[in-house]
Amino acid sequence: MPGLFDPFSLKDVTLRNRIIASPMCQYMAQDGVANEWHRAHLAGLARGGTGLVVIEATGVSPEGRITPGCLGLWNDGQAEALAPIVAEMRKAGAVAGIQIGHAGRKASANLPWEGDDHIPANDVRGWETIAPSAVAQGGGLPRVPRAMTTADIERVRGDFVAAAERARDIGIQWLKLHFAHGYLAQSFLSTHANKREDAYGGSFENRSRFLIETLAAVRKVWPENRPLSVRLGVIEYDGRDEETLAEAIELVKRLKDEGLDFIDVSVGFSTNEAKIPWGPAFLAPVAERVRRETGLPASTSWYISKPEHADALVREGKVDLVTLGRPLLADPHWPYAAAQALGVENPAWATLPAPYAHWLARYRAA
Ligand SMILES: CC(=O)[C@H]1CCCN(Cc2ccccc2)C1
Repeated sequence: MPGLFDPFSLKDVTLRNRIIASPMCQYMAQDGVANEWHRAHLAGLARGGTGLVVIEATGVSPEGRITPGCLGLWNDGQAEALAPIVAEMRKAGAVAGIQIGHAGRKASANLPWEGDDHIPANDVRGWETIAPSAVAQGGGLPRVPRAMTTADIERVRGDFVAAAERARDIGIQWLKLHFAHGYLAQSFLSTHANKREDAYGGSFENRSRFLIETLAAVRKVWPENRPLSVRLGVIEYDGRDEETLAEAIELVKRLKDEGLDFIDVSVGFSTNEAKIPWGPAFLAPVAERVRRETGLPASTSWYISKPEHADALVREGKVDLVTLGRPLLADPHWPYAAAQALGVENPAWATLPAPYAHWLARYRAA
């Protein structure tokens, strides 16, 4: 079985290793436009040796951002600002990905280090939020969203398609739709958030409709030879896990029928009452089951930081790729340290660009 530093090919894309840099929000954009911060951050991760670097959750529409500092891909100016960053990521040897999404009832929030809560309704920085039903997330996100009309649903589906086309045209190789973490798509699937009585609510088929229709519409414009993935919350830890998992696995199978190439397994976060069993790679057994039962290549994330642990998850066939967040914030060159720890031959040249690798490989202490 392959290990963390074996290549991974899917469609016409090959990753140099099994490490994904999670789409970590930076909250540093103005009007959704990427700037020097995003260039340095993303180029740094790509130069550090990660196989697939996924650009942070990017709003498909202005009201689809989580915060005013989030990236957007709803206009051509935003695409133009990202294009050179994507080129630099690829030049550094990483596969360039992006996660596009709509934050739904979790939108219009302050930056995490400025409250992580809804911007007050009368504050000009915020905006009206929309969701399947007029049901608030609660807690720090008390704002009651406007229930979407079918016109809203069609418009947002179209926004996902337009953002996918822009991503395609600026050379993104791996597209991930954000269907997790209590954001809009997840909230259509979740009975915690979706109380609709029309074709988009009630039965599992109806609650899956927005996700399936959106994926199918994006697949039509996303090149067949580039991977199309989804990050999906397959479990909520709300006491109904078996039921939620069974539905999620059935949904992934139907998304696969519509052209899904890869599943990134995560948590639903649709309710604040969840009891998340935080701990090292706690989601790995769930990801292994989704991978096995759907037959799709898969990744997992959450609390994975040790090279031996990440390598074991791949070698044991639990997942194909491992998604890292905070370890890569702590050290964008984590792949180099992991390659050393795992005894990879020529760890510097296996992960880092020549200006770093030459000196790290050459003048080594005995
Ligand atoms: C966009 C996204 O999925 C990010 C936003 C920032 C927090 N990230 C991780 C996170 C999700 C849910 C609860 C706690 C932490 C997810």
